[in-house]
Amino acid sequence: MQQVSVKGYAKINLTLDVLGKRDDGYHEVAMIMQGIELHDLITLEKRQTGITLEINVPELSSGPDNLAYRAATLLQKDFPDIAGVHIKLTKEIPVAAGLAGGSTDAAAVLLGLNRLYDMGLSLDDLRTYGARLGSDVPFCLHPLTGLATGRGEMIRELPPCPPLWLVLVKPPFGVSTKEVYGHLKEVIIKERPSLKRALAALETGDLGLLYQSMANVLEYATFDLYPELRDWLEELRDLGAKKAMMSGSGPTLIAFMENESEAKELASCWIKPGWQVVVTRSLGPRDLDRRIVVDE
Ligand SMILES: C[C@@](CO)(OP(=O)(O)O)[C@H](O)COP(=O)(O)OP(=O)(O)OC[C@H]1O[C@@H](n2ccc(N)nc2=O)[C@H](O)[C@@H]1O
Ligand SMILES: Nc1ncnc2c1ncn2[C@@H]1O[C@H](COP(=O)(O)OP(=O)(O)O)[C@@H](O)[C@H]1O
Repeated sequence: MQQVSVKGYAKINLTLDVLGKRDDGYHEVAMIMQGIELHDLITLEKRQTGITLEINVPELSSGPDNLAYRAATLLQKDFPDIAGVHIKLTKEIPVAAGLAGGSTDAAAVLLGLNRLYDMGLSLDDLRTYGARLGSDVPFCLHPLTGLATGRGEMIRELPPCPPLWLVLVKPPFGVSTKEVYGHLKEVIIKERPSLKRALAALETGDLGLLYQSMANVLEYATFDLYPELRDWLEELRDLGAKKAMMSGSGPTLIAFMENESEAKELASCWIKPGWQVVVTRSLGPRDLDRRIVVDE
């Protein structure tokens, strides 16, 4: 085998609660995460030596600081069999958007190298490596409905959420996750997600109850930094979103829609220069079966 291609799926947070600040500087979180069909494509090609990275977007570094590159460096240190690799990264996921774009690229490289070099690492082994690269990487390795705790790296798989059709709208700026977490202490959190009710909703497949229990406390910090986001969220509600909220640390806003055609309809109304607008859906187990493609 000379080459593998892996889909690096984006994620959204159905609930996101921050429980406190930890001694290591991170925040203790509890969040229900969900992978979505929007993905980057990562192709790995065996080479005699070294790591090289080629990306289709100029604003991202293709050097050792890129998370895809860092994932390859991490495995290469422990597994000398990985002589060299060329990584081709085709980005579709908006950058610095709260959609785990970098984390999922890292996860895809871990999955791809494991397959390319027949390393036999389990999901748990890969999660241990992933956690060293970023809090969201362990989830991105297996992005089906899951509860993330700790700093986000401890994952418990949950009953799959009912199929969701979504419109993602990202304004023409990114936000820094570190800045958003840092700003939390400056704001008052008025409403938190109800994890208990969200878990019950997943058990019974009750979408109405799920929507009622969903919330993201990071909205208080990000909206304080970028107040226009509140108005845009309201606009999504006015345009017919059944539920609208921010993904992760933002600034991407998610409109949860009744079906694909309503999602497309809303997306066609969102005409704002410089925005990225994506219609997508939640992932199910069958999507993961087709995630890695081997080219002999
Ligand atoms: C907010 C979330 C929600 O899924 O996602 P994004 O918005 O980034 O997609 C995650 O918690 C982001 O995870 P990730 O992007 O992997 O963060 P990391 O690289 O581990 O950390 C970046 C920085 O965010 C802060 N951080 C991150 C996670 C956490 N539980 N507490 C924190 O305080 C720390 O300041 C850290 O230095
Ligand atoms: N492969 C990558 N894709 C996107 N961003 C990356 C990547 N590698 C490193 N980064 C850095 O990570 C930062 C956060 O980007 P991203 O992971 O897309 O957002 P988020 O943390 O909000 O989900 C970017 O500003 C960029 O500097």
